[in-house]
Amino acid sequence: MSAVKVAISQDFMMAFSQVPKKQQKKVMEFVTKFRHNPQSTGINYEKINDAKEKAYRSVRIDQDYRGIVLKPENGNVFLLLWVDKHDDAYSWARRHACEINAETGALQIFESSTVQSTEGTPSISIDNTPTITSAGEAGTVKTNNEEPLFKLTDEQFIKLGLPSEVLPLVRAVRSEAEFESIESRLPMTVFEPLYLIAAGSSWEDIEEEYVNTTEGTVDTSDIETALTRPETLRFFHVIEDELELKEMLEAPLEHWRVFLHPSQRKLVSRVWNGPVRVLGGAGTGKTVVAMHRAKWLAQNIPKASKQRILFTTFTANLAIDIQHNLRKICSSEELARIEVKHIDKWVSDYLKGRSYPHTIVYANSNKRYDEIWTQALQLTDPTVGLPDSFYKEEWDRIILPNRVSEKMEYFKVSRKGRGVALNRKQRSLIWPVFEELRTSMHQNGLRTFEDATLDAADSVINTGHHLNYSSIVIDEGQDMGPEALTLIRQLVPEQANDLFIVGDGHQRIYRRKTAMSACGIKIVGRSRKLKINYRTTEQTRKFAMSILENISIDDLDGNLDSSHDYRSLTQGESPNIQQYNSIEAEAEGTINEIKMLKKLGVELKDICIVARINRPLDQISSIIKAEGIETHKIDRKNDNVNIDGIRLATMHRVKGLEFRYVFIVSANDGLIPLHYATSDTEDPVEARQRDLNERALLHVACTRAIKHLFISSSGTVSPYLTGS
Ligand SMILES: Nc1ncnc2c1ncn2[C@@H]1O[C@H](COP(=O)(O)OP(=O)(O)OP(=O)(O)O)[C@@H](O)[C@H]1O
Repeated sequence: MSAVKVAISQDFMMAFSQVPKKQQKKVMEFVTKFRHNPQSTGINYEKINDAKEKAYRSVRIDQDYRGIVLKPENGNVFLLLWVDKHDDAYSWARRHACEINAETGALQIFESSTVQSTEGTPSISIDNTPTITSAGEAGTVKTNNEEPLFKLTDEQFIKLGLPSEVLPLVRAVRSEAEFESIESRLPMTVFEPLYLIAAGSSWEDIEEEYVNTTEGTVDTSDIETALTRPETLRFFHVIEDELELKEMLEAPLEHWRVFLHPSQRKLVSRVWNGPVRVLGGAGTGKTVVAMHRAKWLAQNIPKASKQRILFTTFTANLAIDIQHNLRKICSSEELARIEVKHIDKWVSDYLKGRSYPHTIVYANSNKRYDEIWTQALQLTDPTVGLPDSFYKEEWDRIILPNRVSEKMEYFKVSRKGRGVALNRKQRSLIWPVFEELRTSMHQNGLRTFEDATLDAADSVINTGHHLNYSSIVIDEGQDMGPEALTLIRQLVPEQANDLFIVGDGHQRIYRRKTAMSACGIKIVGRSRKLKINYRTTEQTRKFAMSILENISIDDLDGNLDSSHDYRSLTQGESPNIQQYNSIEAEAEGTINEIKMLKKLGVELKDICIVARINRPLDQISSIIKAEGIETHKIDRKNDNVNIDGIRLATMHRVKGLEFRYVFIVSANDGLIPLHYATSDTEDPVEARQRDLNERALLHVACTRAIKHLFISSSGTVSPYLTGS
């Protein structure tokens, strides 16, 4: 007989988080004792009259609180399901079923009662349209009262794991709003795929993702086996040891640490026979998956090996965040095997270690580099008739990624994707500008980041790939330009588990799209998509998507990605959009909202004020500070996690981060999109690209909000918010 196991449910963790601090200590003591030996004579199991499951028992925590556990008649697995005040705990046990679904094999919990018609379902307000919406998508709910919402057969419902008792209820649903109102009546394992179907996913896609086809007959009494299925592990976790239990109870709402979605788990724990690409809209848990993947890889490196995993991303702040969160899920041995570094830092550290003779420079952040540009632009030939902006774009898009350093190379290089076509003669007239740039940069000991990245790739190849990385995990893959991807390909040999790349083209704010295949990364068939948004409410998600409506987004590998196949499962209020006449009035409005949040007990560090650029952010923050409200600007280097105060950040800085409340301020015409970022090009292709980057920036900023999003402007409202 196998050893006694204790599994804890996600619902238990939620219920535990609601227990007052004083009693939480007692619950913790009980859970520790229970995990140690659920059969101990010190645990007092009480039968519950009319409980939904015969095997439910209540256990005493203290005078007021009771836990609900499932004590099996046979088998050795005990489930910890709920904790609450005595009567509420009993009521929970009388309302909730906990059973293994005969079709899917998932252990599922749902509110079970006699079937009611949807006429009796609670009414919900569907009039939650924000004051201003860009494309009108936010707040809309299908309200067709004639047709059933789902056109599935009984067999299809059953295949998804829908308990037959709720089948009539689901069949009667006519709108998304009605469907949302019966959420608690369905196991989440079924609500979710049906919700995706309501959002437009095809049955085929859902079947592939959610329907279990590999298993034979399910033994509905075998909890131990059910607990090995990914569908169950999303809601139950078998506690391995005391330390893990302690850490779970200390952060009961950080579900991502253990309760992975089956679509996430399937990506994490397996051998992949080469590079993998994981797409997913904002908040779908790409970073979470990447972190668990890194942990899994670290666990699977042979003990004696000195190999390591590189976890890289694009921004410094996100790298800090990832390092911080990895500490929550990895042992110190695992951590020691994972190096977290954003790509710029990796390149500069690597080259420094090899006595690189150049200084790495970035556009607009190095005075000498800017002077060299001014000097080179003196050489433009007026007969070519191209604006200065053309030369900068040509440098970024063609010269740097293709490492063009000779005129002959420039004659030959492909300029596919550029708005202006050039013949050989024109190229010849243009070349002196780039020749001057190349020569002056060299004389001044400067290299662009792009050149330096490719120099690093060369060095890795020339020194025989002695880097000792077994795998590389890449977050924010959409912003890795061709140079970084080319380098990354060289950092690890082509082998199983070599590259794991997560990203989202909707969030590309730095670079232009690059096809991974063009950089030697071949994902052939190893591509997956995450579809459940865990972060934002559905209202915020819809609003953020409306900013990118009707724009084609790529899949990081030269093809198109869909924008319509992801959903949030949490509901909230639609974004609050306000327009003011002056920045002072806008700051005052923001302060009032912040004070209200404070009254509700929201901590300042859970609020972030975001602006497109620093100037309006600084203006508003100085007014806020004058009110005595503490602020803290998120910058490149600091670990911000434990400092108090409202967070302030530009849109670029909040990438990859999240906050309970987000205020996007100065969403004004001229700032969003930023006039000087979009106006200094005459190339229509480039202009479109910049518009897309600007839209993506606003989309990224909106999708940082967990609970609620506020957007305000002073003066004329951004055209992105008025649908123009
Ligand atoms: N399995 C899960 N269970 C509970 N919460 C989860 C799970 N997966 C992700 N989350 C939570 O969802 C939020 C978004 O996750 P994450 O940052 O990994 O998403 P992302 O796809 O990388 O987002 P973005 O692209 O917008 O930066 C986080 O708060 C994370 O903790």
